[in-house]
Amino acid sequence: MLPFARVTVIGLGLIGSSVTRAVRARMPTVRLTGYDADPSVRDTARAIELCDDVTDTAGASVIDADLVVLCVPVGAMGAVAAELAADLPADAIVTDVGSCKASVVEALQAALPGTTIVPAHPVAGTEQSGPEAGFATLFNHRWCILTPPEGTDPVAIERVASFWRNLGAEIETMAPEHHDRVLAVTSHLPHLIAYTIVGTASDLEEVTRSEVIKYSAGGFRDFTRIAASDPTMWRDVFLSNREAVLDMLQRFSEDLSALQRAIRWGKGDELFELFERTRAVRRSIVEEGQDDAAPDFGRSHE
Ligand SMILES: NC(=O)C1=CN([C@@H]2O[C@H](COP(=O)(O)OP(=O)(O)OC[C@H]3O[C@@H](n4cnc5c(N)ncnc54)[C@H](O)[C@@H]3O)[C@@H](O)[C@H]2O)C=CC1
Ligand SMILES: O=C(O)C(=O)Cc1ccc(O)cc1
Repeated sequence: MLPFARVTVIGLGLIGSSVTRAVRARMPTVRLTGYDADPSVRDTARAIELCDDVTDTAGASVIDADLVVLCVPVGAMGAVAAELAADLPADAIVTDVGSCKASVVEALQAALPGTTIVPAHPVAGTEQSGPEAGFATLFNHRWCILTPPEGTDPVAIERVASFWRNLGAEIETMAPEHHDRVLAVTSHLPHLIAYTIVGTASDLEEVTRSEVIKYSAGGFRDFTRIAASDPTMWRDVFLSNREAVLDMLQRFSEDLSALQRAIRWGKGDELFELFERTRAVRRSIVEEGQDDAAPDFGRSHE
């Protein structure tokens, strides 16, 4: 028995189009409707047949939906929820895929009072964006973290969990604030560091851009992949998860200063001790099968 028969996906970029492709592949009888604010994305979605139907308004896309999956940048969640509120069936469940949760839960509850909301974060993605970047296997064996507000109907939570399990994901549940602190250090800070280091390298005056490209070693190349991630999406993540990111950044800056001091004063033992500790972290990730050597921060266990 499928958890939902009529699913609407709003925002048909990397994640939204991966959801529609995965639904098609794994739950072919589900009726899929899509909407995107960008007319050129709607045209592409129709041309490549991402959904059974692509509507020209958010409201029209949800009229007979059982489940609405919001796949827009986190800063747009509240506005899009308000746009569709009047047309949402009373018994429809709303979920989202946003990379941070506390601000999204607050925005969705304010825009959709009385609606059952089961927020989700599939911890899976790439640096690509747009409707052609998605793929049906994106969520296979990846974690999907649910952050339902207190008092959410357990049956609704289980239906949304079952939806994501059907798409290949494994489910974890946690409070939105805890999610935001965990992801601040495992995903948001690494992106911030990548944006910074690639920016620093491209600003250097004595090193040309062609030298940066020509001599980029593996580590720097991995950073350039992450730093190619969507600017709108990541601007929204940092503004929405402000407190947790600033907190982790403070800790990171202190640790970086300690390393700076160790290098300045030739404290090789301090450097060695840290590098030994970090090597052990990497080894335990590999041992647990959480990495298959592909450069993807967001991987779950394979
Ligand atoms: N990119 C990634 O690796 C991951 C992203 N996420 C989350 O997924 C969400 C979507 O990200 P992506 O698919 O990567 O971005 P994307 O840029 O590929 O797609 C977003 C789509 O939303 C549309 N959109 C923006 N505002 C809208 C509005 N008000 N109404 C309707 N459509 C609107 C855009 O036109 C675009 O087509 C974000 O909340 C992000 O935090 C979650 C996991 C991984
Ligand atoms: O491309 C990568 O390495 C990622 O880290 C993908 C990613 C980006 C944002 C998320 O919320 C989850 C996963």
